[in-house]
Amino acid sequence: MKLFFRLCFVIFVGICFCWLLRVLLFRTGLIFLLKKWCRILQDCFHVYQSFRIPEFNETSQHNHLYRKVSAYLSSLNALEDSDFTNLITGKKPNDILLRLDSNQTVEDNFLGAKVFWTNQEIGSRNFVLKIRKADKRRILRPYLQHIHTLTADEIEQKKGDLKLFMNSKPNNQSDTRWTSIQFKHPSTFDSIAMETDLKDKVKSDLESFLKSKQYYHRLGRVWKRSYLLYGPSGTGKSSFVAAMANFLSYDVYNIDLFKVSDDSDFKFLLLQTTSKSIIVVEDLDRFLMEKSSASSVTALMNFMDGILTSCCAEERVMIFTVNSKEQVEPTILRPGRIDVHIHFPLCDFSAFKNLAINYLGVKDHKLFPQVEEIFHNGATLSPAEIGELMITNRNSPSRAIKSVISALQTDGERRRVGHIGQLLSDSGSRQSAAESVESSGVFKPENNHTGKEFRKLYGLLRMKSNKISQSLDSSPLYKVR
Ligand SMILES: Nc1ncnc2c1ncn2[C@@H]1O[C@H](COP(=O)(O)OP(=O)(O)OP(=O)(O)O)[C@@H](O)[C@H]1O
Ligand SMILES: [Mg+2]
Repeated sequence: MKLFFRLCFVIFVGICFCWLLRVLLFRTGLIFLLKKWCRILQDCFHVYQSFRIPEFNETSQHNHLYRKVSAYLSSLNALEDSDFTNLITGKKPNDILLRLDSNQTVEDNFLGAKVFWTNQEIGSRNFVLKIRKADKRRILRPYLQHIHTLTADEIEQKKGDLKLFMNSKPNNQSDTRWTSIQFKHPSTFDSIAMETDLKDKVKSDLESFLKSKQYYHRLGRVWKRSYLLYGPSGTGKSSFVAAMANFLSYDVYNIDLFKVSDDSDFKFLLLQTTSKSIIVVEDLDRFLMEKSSASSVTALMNFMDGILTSCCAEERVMIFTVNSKEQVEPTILRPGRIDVHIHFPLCDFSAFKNLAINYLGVKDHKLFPQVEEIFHNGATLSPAEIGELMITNRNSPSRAIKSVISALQTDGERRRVGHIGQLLSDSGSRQSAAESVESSGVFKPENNHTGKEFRKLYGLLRMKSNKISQSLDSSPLYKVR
């Protein structure tokens, strides 16, 4: 009997001890330490095989598997339970995602087998998958297939989320030269004040480009299309690029040529761009004036010709913006390098009406005839300037239109002279020397032209520029007018 009580007491003490130990291990978190030691011990008795998944492949292009693994690892519960991890915002404002820290390892289970993932960031970014050799044959393929299936939806969803990539200066530490942010520009073809005809032409040009893979290949050409957007500042060139990206649902790669060090750097950057993307070179004229070298121009032309794009994925749209075509060598703009030229002029009355509908919700107004008269007399402003005035006075359309009228009467007059200058310089390159000399006289301050003379000259210039646009029809030149 005594022995029985003793046994009961020992069992009771044993249970209490186990309970206390459990509480101690769990409350203090020592259990995790214990698990870690167990794993280290187990590791000593297994042979592992490792697989590296680099962010870029050998031709410096994005490795899609890397992106999938990254999305997959973010969804792992084990990551949530790990000692340390990074928290970042997701696609939606309230989304918070988990990301492995540099050199952090996380465990996953698949078909009863344990696998380990490490985020290795030494120079370049890689994921390393560690599997027991004994499990490899059984689980490697199904496991990768499992990751692929689970992340396919996520990747599909990402198609709706466009990205804007910007290049950074060369840096030996990193393999990637592009940093990306979500591209959420609200600009669409509808929000841009431009002739409907012209917009439709651009849209159908883009649509027919999308369907023309076989056609381009049959012709032995790289499947790409290049656009030149030219016109004064604030006329909507950048907004148009955003509208094109939204229309095509393409990512945007904005190349800052000032951050490209040399020819090979340029190639490297371009190789890292993906297909189904828009590559934008803004203010090409400024770059060519300030910093271009023979090699950078050659590299640029190679790219425009498709020599570089042909070695990686195709289906790209290239867009170059310039304020004036004058500063750009005609060889750079020749047909084949630039397929479509689109002119962005300063505002005329029809563009003004477009802006009034978009910004003020006004289709007609008693002040419109007065505005039309001022535009007719040649005064003009950029759509950006007019848009700003409308936004400021959006609560009162009358006040907004009056402020536009007064700006047109003051700044517009100055712009009118500038605009004539622009037209002259645009057409100057194709005019005879005698004509250019004659026209350039307009800008000299001592030339005291009356308003009437300006109007006459402006009318003439409009006619000239129209003729010029017709004469360039061989390379499709879409002009807003
Ligand atoms: N045609 C237009 N229709 C509607 N809004 C316009 C138009 N042009 C300009 N804007 C407005 O003016 C602002 C500036 O336009 P944007 O940056 O596209 O001009 P830009 O031609 O690229 O100028 P820059 O040559 O200085 O880069 C934008 O907020 C845009 O909404
Ligand atoms: Mg711009």
